[in-house]
Amino acid sequence: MAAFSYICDSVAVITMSNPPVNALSSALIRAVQKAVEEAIGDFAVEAIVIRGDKGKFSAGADIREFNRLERGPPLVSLIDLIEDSKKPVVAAIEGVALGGGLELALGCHYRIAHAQAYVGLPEVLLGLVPAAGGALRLPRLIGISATLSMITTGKYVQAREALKLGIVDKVVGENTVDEAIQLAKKVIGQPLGSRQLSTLPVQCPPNVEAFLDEAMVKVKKQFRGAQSPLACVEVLRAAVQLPYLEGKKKERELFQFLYTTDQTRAQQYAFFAEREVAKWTLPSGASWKTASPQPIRTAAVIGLGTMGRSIVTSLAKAKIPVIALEQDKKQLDIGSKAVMSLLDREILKMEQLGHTEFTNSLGPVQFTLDYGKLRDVDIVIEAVFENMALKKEIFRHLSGICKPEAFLCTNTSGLDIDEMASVTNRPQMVIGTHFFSPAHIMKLLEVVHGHYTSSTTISTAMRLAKMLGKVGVLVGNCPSFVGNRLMRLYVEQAVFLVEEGSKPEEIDRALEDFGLAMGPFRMMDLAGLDIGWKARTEIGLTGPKLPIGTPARQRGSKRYSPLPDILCEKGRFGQKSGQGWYKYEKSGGRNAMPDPWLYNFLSEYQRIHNLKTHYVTQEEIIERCLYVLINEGFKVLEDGIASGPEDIDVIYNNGYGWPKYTGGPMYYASIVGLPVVLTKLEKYYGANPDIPDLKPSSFLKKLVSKGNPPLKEWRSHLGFQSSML
Ligand SMILES: CC(C)(COP(=O)(O)OP(=O)(O)OC[C@H]1O[C@@H](n2cnc3c(N)ncnc32)[C@H](O)[C@@H]1OP(=O)(O)O)[C@@H](O)C(=O)NCCC(=O)NCCSC(=O)C[C@@H](O)CCCCCCCCCCCCC(=O)O
Repeated sequence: MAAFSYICDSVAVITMSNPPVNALSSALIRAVQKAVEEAIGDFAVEAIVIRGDKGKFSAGADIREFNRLERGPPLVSLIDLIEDSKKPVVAAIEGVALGGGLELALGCHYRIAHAQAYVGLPEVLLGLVPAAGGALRLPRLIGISATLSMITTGKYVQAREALKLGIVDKVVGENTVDEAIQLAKKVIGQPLGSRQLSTLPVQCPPNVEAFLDEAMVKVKKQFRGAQSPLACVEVLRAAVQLPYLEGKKKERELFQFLYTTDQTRAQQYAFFAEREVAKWTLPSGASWKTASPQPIRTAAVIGLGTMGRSIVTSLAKAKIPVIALEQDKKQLDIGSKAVMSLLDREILKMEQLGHTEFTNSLGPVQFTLDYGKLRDVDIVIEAVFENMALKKEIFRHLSGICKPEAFLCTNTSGLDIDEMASVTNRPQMVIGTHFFSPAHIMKLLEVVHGHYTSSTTISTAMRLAKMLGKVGVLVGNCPSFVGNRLMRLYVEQAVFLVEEGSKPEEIDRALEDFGLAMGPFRMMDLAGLDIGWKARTEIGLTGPKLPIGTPARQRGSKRYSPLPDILCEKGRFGQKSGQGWYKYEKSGGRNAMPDPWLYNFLSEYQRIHNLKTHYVTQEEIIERCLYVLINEGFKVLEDGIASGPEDIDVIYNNGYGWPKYTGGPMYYASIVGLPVVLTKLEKYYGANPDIPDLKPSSFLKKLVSKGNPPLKEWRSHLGFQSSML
């Protein structure tokens, strides 16, 4: 656990050991406490170094212990013991010092970090506040403003930025522990007063109260609906207004309050769900344990449109050398300029954070028109626009050119992977990699498993996700996969509600108040209405392929709304054309304003189609839009397209702006209660029998009939006879 491991010339080195991340469990805290007490009491020891085993300092409190009833010794007292020590204590930070791990390091008198290490107080991401003095000591070290930014976002700070901010005293390229020992020796006998952070004054801007009031307003807006960022501002206020010991009481109070909320439970669920989906398993028994990923030393991207550019950037950021290919000189010039500008921005961002070495650590990018250059790459990501014929032509071509061991990926948001695989000489090495825009920023990667895809290919694509710093979620091959399959119904429901009398801004507001980053109409306007229009035209839902005589608001026996098609026919494509569901200050403008033109247009539309409108309540907006999405989630599970509810939640939390503090759509449904969701769906389906997507799925009904089991048991009720995984 922890050992007062060795004494090196009067310096005791204490190693924290609790694999894999040295989380501060009760047992580890107890062991460190014992080791520190021993070192303090040992005459032969004049200074102490604390380090973490296996290259990681500590990832903080052991989250798995949060829900246990028994409590171990408090971390807070251990940190106080360290700070009060008359013998200097140096933290040797390798890997990570997060949450309680950083708080422990802040209790030490000095901190040395390895250049690759990072530190942070990410408690807010778990719906909590730092509760072992972090939010009280950090502002005494680096000031209120920098602390505010760190604790309200939970962002991780690389060693060099930490040095710039003053969190660590020194950054070293190697031998962190040896350097820490040297420093410890050097400071033996020196006064420690100025190094005991709890005794120092908080560094405040001139009008700190106004600063904090403003911060509260900003945080409320930025993290709409989330409780813990607000508590983070409160704890900082306590740090400013109260003496350290009273601040500690406030910090504990806030932690205790948050500790019992649904939000922290949801966020802890979301944390573990992300780790769980990374451990994919197929019904065949193949899994992350049995299939080894192949090395990805070089990559190629085909197509330098919006997606291709940011995929290239993402690969370069991960230091993977990449060849970017376009079909003609003009497109290549435009694309390469765009990529260079994205890379420049990334370099600038990193330089601002103090990473002077970053420039050299981007993977090299080579631009070409020549397919022959792709001969030796390990993986190709095709990212041309959504056209099956074109994609197949490319895959046929790649088949003949790439080395036999090369994996072929397609970036598609819903086209059939098997159809593309079928034209290659290696269908088992073809896989879908559905990136989200902008790909160098968004964390989600849907990894789409086709019928022929081998487990080695899956393993390699999931490994690629990790290399790119993304959360990979393995899904089956069906139209629109998981994320967009659910999203389509949510958006469709929102449009039906507009036909029924609601306004786009009312629907957006209701869903944004629920916590979604952006309501459906603002989202459609941002993405461009023409994209969906083209897709619907291609499959004959609208446009010239639509059979003559098809009723305007019906396709087959289902309700259909032609509203988005009509807007496109009128040239209203959203932000890009300055008008869509909203109007904008100019083409490309971002400021969505309700449009009186649209109100008149909708009244006329309702009159022409003889629609009876009604007052749509906020409750109906939320329930119809979200429950139809959740209902489809149950169908996705039933169809074996996702292996568990966690997969759907991770997709929504990381790719669709779903509020993580509700855990994700499926977790949210489990909290609302499946019988409630079922009853509401039955009610809405009863009132709208021409919307079959509102008809409760049989899996939802089955779960309700089994007594509404907890989410972690849902998988065991799935048959998986028809698994697509
Ligand atoms: C660390 C990472 C960056 C590593 O990332 P990587 O990608 O390398 O690996 P994984 O993410 O896959 O993780 C590997 C493995 O490790 C597990 N794990 C990671 N972190 C933890 C952890 N902190 N605890 C437990 N387990 C952890 C992970 O699950 C994986 O396990 P698996 O089985 O799947 O292999 C990355 O993992 C990461 O970012 N981790 C999270 C770091 C974090 O969030 N830390 C903050 C934790 S909260 C905290 O520290 C709180 C502190 O402020 C101290 C609080 C003191 C409490 C005092 C309270 C007094 C009042 C008490 C009142 C209580 C109420 C009452 O009873 O009245």
